[in-house]
Amino acid sequence: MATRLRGYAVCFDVDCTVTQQDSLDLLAEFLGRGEQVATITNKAMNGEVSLEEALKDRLRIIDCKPEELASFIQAHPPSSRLTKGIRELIDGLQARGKAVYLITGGFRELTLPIARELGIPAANVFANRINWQVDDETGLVTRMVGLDERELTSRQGGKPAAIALLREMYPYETVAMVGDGITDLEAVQITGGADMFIGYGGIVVRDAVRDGADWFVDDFDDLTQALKRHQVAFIGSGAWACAAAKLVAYNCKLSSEGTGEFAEAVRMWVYEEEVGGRKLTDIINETHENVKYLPGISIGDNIVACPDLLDAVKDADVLVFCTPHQFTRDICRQLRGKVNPTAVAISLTKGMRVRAEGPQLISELVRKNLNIDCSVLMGANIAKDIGNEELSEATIGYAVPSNGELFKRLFETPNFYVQLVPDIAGAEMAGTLKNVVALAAGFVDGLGKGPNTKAAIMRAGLNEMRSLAERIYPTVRDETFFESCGVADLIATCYGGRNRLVAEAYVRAYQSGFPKSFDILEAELLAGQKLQGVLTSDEVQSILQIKGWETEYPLFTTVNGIVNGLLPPVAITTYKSAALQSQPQA
Ligand SMILES: NC(=O)C1=CN([C@@H]2O[C@H](COP(=O)(O)OP(=O)(O)OC[C@H]3O[C@@H](n4cnc5c(N)ncnc54)[C@H](O)[C@@H]3O)[C@@H](O)[C@H]2O)C=CC1
Ligand SMILES: O=C(CO)COP(=O)(O)O
Repeated sequence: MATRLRGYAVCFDVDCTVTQQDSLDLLAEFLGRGEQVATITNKAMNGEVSLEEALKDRLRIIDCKPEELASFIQAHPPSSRLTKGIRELIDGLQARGKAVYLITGGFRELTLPIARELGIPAANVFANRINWQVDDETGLVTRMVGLDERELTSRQGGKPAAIALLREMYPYETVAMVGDGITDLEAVQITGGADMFIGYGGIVVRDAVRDGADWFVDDFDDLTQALKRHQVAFIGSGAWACAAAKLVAYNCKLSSEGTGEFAEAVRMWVYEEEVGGRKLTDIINETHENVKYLPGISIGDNIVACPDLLDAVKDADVLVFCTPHQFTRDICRQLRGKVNPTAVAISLTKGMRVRAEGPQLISELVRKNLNIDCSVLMGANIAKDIGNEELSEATIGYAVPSNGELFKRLFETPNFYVQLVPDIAGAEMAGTLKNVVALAAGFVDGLGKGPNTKAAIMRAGLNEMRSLAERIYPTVRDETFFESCGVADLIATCYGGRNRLVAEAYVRAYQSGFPKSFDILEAELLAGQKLQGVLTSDEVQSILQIKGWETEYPLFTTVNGIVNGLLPPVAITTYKSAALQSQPQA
């Protein structure tokens, strides 16, 4: 677990950040030379004299012996010197596997006891070293004679230099610096340093530090609060919702025992119904199995099924949407104004909504209605296979990188690999449009055609998917179609999905002389599960009609002609010319 979170490091200044006082000032006071030293310290922290000069001057005034230093540490034990809330904050960070460093212009001799008190290894401390004079005859250390000027922290720009060195040694993706002084702020102002600066004003507030900080706090409890365990809520309980909930349940359980990032219990909203005379929620809570939609698979004893939508999302700050797409709008309406405003969401739903002004992807629907960020997870994800823990992959499309990372940690398991792409629309359009191509593949299977025809249909389908996605959303990236959400999902669905299955049955019924509608076949074959491709085909066709693009997407247009009874299933084998016939007559 720790290695998975290796991407984050948090570096703390020590004096007046981790400790209530500046160590050298306190030492000087202990030795009766406090005032002289404090004046120089303040000048340095305000940027009025250089750090190098201030350090040398202060040491010259302090001029102490090793035994005086030892008595000082005894008189001021580290536990008595910590700032309010720092211990809880550092504990919380370390519990989540984040690396914690102390980077200080102070001295190693005074900093190591503080590090020890906080459980920070000595190797994670960057501090200055005192040069000691050694008695030639006794070999004993007698007094200090200045500082080791080779230490990075002994000079201006030392903190960003130390962070740059850290980054050379470890591949941290994000490094944050926390501190109260100008030299701490410098950590983000110099290339190669930290990515983020959190100013701390609990002891001293410096205007320049407060103004330059990405985030300014005067109480570390605010930061600890931000590290609170995420409470995850699942909205949906069909086949894929349950298989995906099993992944989430696994990670939440693991995390609650380890990093503490996610709370163990995951509430899942279940559209309540009776199964065998009992409430489905009761069955799930008792057996940990959704006997109707994903039978035979245990989804985890930390999934709590709730029949009440608002109850399910109460207190949640991570929302996972996974219902058939036709229900999402109504769900979002019920949730409007009711979810935590700082929550983040992810949609696993494949589908879109069509309005007069154009299509609206499900992630957009969530984002607009709830005013929160919404990523997507799409991929070659046949629910039952994932429930059975077969190796599978998925693609997370994100807009906010840290949210993409968070969802990767929430979903990835040893047999469910997740890739991140900064392309929500590309991933979601791919996941949505492949359901239409899967119908075409099912028609080909129903007609008994061989692999050449099926491959031709899938290739043409992939091209139309990519072209339409890029035309409607110009930010969509070509590369996204090579991820799990693109070509891999297309393959999985065209061979193993429900859209394919029902489309094949449609052709067989049609050819037998006893045709059946898609609604009837859905009810007969899917036991309550929902087909998305037929609705999506109509939605896509509305867009093509509004734009006048029908003949430019002949495969989509032919599929729509077949599902609406305007064309016979065999038309799929001549889709280029058939598309022209399914056009409404002028
Ligand atoms: N099943 C699969 O293998 C995969 C499905 N998906 C996508 O995931 C989404 C959800 O599909 P599944 O979880 O498989 O569901 P499903 O098709 O297995 O089940 C239908 C669900 O809809 C619920 N439902 C019925 N009427 C409702 C209503 N009026 N309001 C709200 N919910 C209602 C049912 O209780 C049930 O939970 C779909 O967009 C699908 O395309 C994505 C990847 C794989
Ligand atoms: O999206 C899916 C696989 O990734 C499931 O597709 P079906 O809805 O056709 O079963």
